[in-house]
Amino acid sequence: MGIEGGLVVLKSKMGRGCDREAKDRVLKRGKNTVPDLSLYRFYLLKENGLPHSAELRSSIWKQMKDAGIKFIPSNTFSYYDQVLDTTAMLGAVPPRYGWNGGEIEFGTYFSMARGNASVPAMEMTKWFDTNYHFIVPELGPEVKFSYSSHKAVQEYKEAKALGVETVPVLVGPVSYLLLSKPAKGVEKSFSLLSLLDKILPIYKEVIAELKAAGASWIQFDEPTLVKDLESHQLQAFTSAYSALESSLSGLNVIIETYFADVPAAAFKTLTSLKGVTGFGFDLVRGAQTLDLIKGGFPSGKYLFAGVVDGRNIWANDFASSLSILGSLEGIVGKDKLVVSTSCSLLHTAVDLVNEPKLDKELKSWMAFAAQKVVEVNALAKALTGHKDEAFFSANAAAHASRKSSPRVTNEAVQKAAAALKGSDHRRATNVSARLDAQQKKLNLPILPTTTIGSFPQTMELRKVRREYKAKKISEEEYIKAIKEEINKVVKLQEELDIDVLVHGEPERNDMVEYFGEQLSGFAFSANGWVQSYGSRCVKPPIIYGDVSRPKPMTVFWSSMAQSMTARPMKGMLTGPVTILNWSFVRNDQPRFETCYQIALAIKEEVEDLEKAGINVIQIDEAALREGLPLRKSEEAFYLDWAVHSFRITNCGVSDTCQIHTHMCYSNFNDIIHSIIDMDADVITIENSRSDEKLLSVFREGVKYGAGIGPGVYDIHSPRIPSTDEIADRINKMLQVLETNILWVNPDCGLKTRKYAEVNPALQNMVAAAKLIRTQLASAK
Ligand SMILES: Nc1nc2c(c(=O)[nH]1)N[C@@H](CNc1ccc(C(=O)N[C@@H](CCC(=O)N[C@@H](CCC(=O)N[C@@H](CCC(=O)O)C(=O)O)C(=O)O)C(=O)O)cc1)CN2
Ligand code: MET
Ligand SMILES: [Zn+2]
Repeated sequence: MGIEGGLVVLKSKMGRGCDREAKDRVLKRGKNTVPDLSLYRFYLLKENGLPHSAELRSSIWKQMKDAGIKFIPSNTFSYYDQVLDTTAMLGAVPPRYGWNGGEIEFGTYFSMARGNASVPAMEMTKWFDTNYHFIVPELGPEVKFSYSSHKAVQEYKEAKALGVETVPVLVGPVSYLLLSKPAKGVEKSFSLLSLLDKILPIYKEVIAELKAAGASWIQFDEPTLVKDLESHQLQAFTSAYSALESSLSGLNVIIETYFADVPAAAFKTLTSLKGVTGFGFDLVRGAQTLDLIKGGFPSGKYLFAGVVDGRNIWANDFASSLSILGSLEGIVGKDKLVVSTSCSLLHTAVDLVNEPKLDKELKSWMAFAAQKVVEVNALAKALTGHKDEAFFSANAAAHASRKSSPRVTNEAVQKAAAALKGSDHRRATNVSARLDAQQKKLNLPILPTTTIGSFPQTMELRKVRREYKAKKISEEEYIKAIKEEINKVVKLQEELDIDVLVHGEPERNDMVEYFGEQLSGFAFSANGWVQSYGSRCVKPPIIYGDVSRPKPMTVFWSSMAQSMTARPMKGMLTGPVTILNWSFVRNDQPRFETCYQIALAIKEEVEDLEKAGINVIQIDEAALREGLPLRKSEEAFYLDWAVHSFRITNCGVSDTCQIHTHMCYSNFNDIIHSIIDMDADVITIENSRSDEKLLSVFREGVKYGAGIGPGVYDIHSPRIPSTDEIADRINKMLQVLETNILWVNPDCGLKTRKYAEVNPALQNMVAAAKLIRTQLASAK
C-alpha cells in the first residue's frame, strides 16, 4: 500500500443531538446552515426534508472517497459526543437513569446527555483545549459493563454496504478511563484505571464483531497521551494493548494522538505498544514530535503524519508540509508514510464553497474541511511524484500574498500592543476598598441576585436578526424590535426582583461572533459552523489581521437598557482571551500578540461604557480556562499573558465602576490564583454541573475577597430547579464563603433555554436568595 491517497483522520460529527426538540431545530435551519456537522451536511438536506443521519454519513464517506482519501474513518458520527457513545458501548449508564440493560436507546442516551424531568444530566466538560464538549463518564467498582451499543459495527457495515471501506474509530480504553471521574460515593482514591480489566472484554467483543464484518483497519484515539501522564498511567497503555493484542491480530491498528506533541516518555511507551501497525501525531501543534520521530521510530510501522491543521481554517503551507513529509519519508520509508489532518475536522468549518461573501483574496488564504481533504490528497500525491503543479503554485502564491498584504498590518496597533509586553496593568485601589466604594453607589442587598447576560433566543428574535441582515427590514424596524425585547427582559427582571439586571443580549447571534463582526482585522463566515456541544454550534470569527475597534460596539444598547430601569444594568462584553480562544486565529504571529490587540479594543469599549454611565460592566472570560495549554510546562506563560490581557481591559475605570467577569465549564481549582490575579470585583462562575468542585478549593483554604457567584443551577438542562434545592446550594456556599461576597446567579447565560423554563427557575432562584437573607437576618 503506497501513500498515494493518504489517510485523513477525519472524525467529523455527522449528526446532532436528536431528541425531538433538537431535531426540530435541525429541520428549521436552511440549506447550508445546519451547524451540527463538520463536513458537508448541507449536501444531505433533501429539498424539503430532514438531514437523515444515514444520509449525512453516506455523503461524508462519499465526499472523502471522491477526494481520493484512502483510509476513511467511520463511527465518527455522534448524536452527542464520542465519549458518551463509548459509555453507551460499555453499558456504563449510571443507575439513576433507570436503564435495565439491552441496546441503549435514545431515551437513556439523551437523559445522560441532557437530563430529564426527574434526573439531572451527567457532567459535561471541555474536550481538551477545544470548544467542543463531552459527557464525563461516572465510574466505580460497582459498574457492570456490558456491550450495549453496536454503533461502531453498524456504521462500519453501513459504509461497507455503500461500497466504502472504512477505518472504524473507537475512543481508546485508556483515554476513556483517564477522561472519566469516580461516581458519587466512590472513594476519591479509587483508581479508575483499575477498571481496565473490566472494559477490555467489551472492547474485545467490539473488535471481534468488526473483524467478522470484514474490517481490516481499526483506529483507537488515545489523545490523553499528549498530556503529562504519570508512569503508572503510561503503564496502563502498555497493559491495555498487550491485553488486546491477540484479539487485534489480523487487524491493522492505528493509535492516534492529537492537539499537542507527545512527551518523550509517552512517545516511548506509545511506539513500543504491542500489536500496533501505525501511530498518528499532530504535527501542527506538536513542535517536538518531529525530533522524537527522528530520534527513533519503530521500523516497519506506519506513521500518520498530521500536517494539515484540523483546528484552523488556513490553507496548508504546501512547501513547508512537503519538506516535513520528505524528511519523515527518509525515516519511516516511502510505503509507511500516510498524510493526514492533525486531528478531527470536527473543529474546523465545513466548506469554503458556501462562503460567497468572503472576498477572493481572503478565500485564497483559507481551507475549510472540504478543502483540507483535498490538500491531504494533493500532498500525498506530490510525494509519489504526481504533483499537481498548478495547485502547488496557486498555494505558494496565496501564501506570498498573505504575507505581504497590507490588509493584515496596522502599524499603530502593532506598536500599541508591543508596548504592553513586560509592563503591568492594575487598578490603583485594592479590591476590598473598591467593593466598598461600589456598594455606596449600588446599595445592593446581601446575596445580590443577577444573571449571566443572555435571555432566551427565541425564533422571532433570530428571525428579526436574519431579516435585518438580509436587508428585509429597515434599521429602524430592527432597533424597534430589539428595543421591545430589551424592555421585556428588563421588566421581567424587575418583576422577578433581580438586583443587578442585564439587557438579555438579543442583538447578538453569539457572544464572540458579535464582537468579531464589529472589529477590524476580523472576517466572518456565513456558514462556517463548528459543533460545540450536543446540537449547539458556533461560527468562530476569523482573525486575519491586526485588530482594532472602529467604533463603540455595545454602548448604544447598554445605555438604552440602563435608561429603562433604576436598577443597575450590567454592560456586557466578551473578554480578549475568550474572543481569541473562540475564533480561528492567525497563525502568522503568536497568540498572545493577537490577544493584546483585542485587549486594547475591549479596553476602549469598557471606557466608553463607563463614560455612558454604566456602573457595572461584565467582561466574560468564559474560555480562559479552556485555553490553558495541555502541558504544565506551558501553563505559566499562557496564564501570564491571558490574565494580563484581561486586566488591560479594565485597569482604566474608576473605583466605583464594578467589573464583573464570568467563566463557565471547567476545573478552576488549578488556576484559582490566576483567577484571583485577574482582580475582577465580582466573578460569576459555573459550579452546579460539576458537583460543586469549585467550592472545594475554598474549603481547602484559598482566600477569596472579591465578589463571587458560583452558579446555583445548571442552565444547560431544561430541568427547573426548586427553591429548596437552590437554597441548599447557597447554604453549602456559605459554609466556605463569606456572606458579604456571595452572589446568587445561574451557572451561565440563558440563551439556550425557553421562557417556560427561565421564568420559574429564576423565580425560585430569587425566592431562595430571599429565604436565606431572612434566615441570616433572624440568626443575627
Ligand atoms: N462561541 C461560543 N462558544 C461557546 C459558548 C458560546 O456562547 N459561544 N457557550 C458555551 C457552550 N456552547 C454553546 C454553543 C452554541 C450555543 C448556541 O446557542 N448556538 C446556536 C447558534 C448561535 C447563532 O449564532 N445563531 C444565529 C442564527 C443561526 C442560524 O442557524 N440561523 C438559521 C435559522 C435558525 C433558527 O431559526 O433556529 C438561518 O439563518 O437559517 C443567530 O442566533 O442569529 C445554535 O446552535 O442554535 C450555545 C452554547 C461554550 N462555548
Ligand atoms: N454573557 C454570556 C451569556 O450570558 C456569557 C456566556 S458564557 C458561555 O450568554
Ligand atoms: Zn458561561
